[in-house]
Amino acid sequence: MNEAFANDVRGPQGAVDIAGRGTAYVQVRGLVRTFGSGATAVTALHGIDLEVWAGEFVAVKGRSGSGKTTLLNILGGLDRADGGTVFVDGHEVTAMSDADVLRMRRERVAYVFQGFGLLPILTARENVGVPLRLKKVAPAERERRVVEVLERVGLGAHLNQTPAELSGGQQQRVGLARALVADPGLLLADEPTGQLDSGTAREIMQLIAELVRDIGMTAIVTTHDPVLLSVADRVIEIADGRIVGGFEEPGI
Ligand SMILES: Nc1ncnc2c1ncn2[C@@H]1O[C@H](COP(=O)(O)OP(=O)(O)OP(=O)(O)O)[C@@H](O)[C@H]1O
Repeated sequence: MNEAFANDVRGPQGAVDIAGRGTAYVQVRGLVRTFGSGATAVTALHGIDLEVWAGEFVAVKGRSGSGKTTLLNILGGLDRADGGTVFVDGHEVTAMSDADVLRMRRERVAYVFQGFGLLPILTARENVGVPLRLKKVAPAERERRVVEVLERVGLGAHLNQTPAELSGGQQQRVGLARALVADPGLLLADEPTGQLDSGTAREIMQLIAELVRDIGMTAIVTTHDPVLLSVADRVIEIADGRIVGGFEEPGI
């Protein structure tokens, strides 16, 4: 076990072989999240059960307000559940201290945001270097990995440009490079193509799929766009905080 997680409560349902079908990298049981209280309370998640297998690329679809972002935020430790359990790579996120959640976010989960989330005053290489700075990776090694991953997403010629000097698609490639540079086990992307035109959106989604498969990580991506769903191994549908389709993976 990673020593950063030595204090985790590891429950019986951690990263386990489930009926010989492989390892569940993400396992969710009875997940509930309610915002507010009393008459104005909104229950965004009503008891979600979900397994995502190691190496699987899952797309989550659902109408606006169905609970996609809330689910992703809890999986990635950006928000806390009100009930139920979430295990990521065998570690119970729902039982972690805030400090352990922060460490998990730095060490094994990467986020890609719809609005790219880049720091405007930093160049592409500086933006991508941020997660490695947080992990205190030595400068020479950091530079090597930053350049390698930016080349991998097709931005080898744009290392020193700031976000304002890049197109939307290029900015999302930087966002993707920043997500991948620290070698996460789990990629979470919330509407990563929501601000892109349809051609660029398709390119970015295909790039995500290609990278996820090459690297062998697990990915959960939300999207409204039916065309983009075809690149995923499995599509899960959420409606009113409940999973209504996509429980089983198609013939893997
Ligand atoms: N911080 C919050 N405070 C109050 N209600 C919230 C909060 N975050 C989400 N909600 C509510 O929870 C429900 C689910 O929202 P969520 O953002 O998860 O949906 P979504 O499927 O991601 O929508 P979209 O596709 O528009 O991003 C909605 O009814 C929303 O209004």
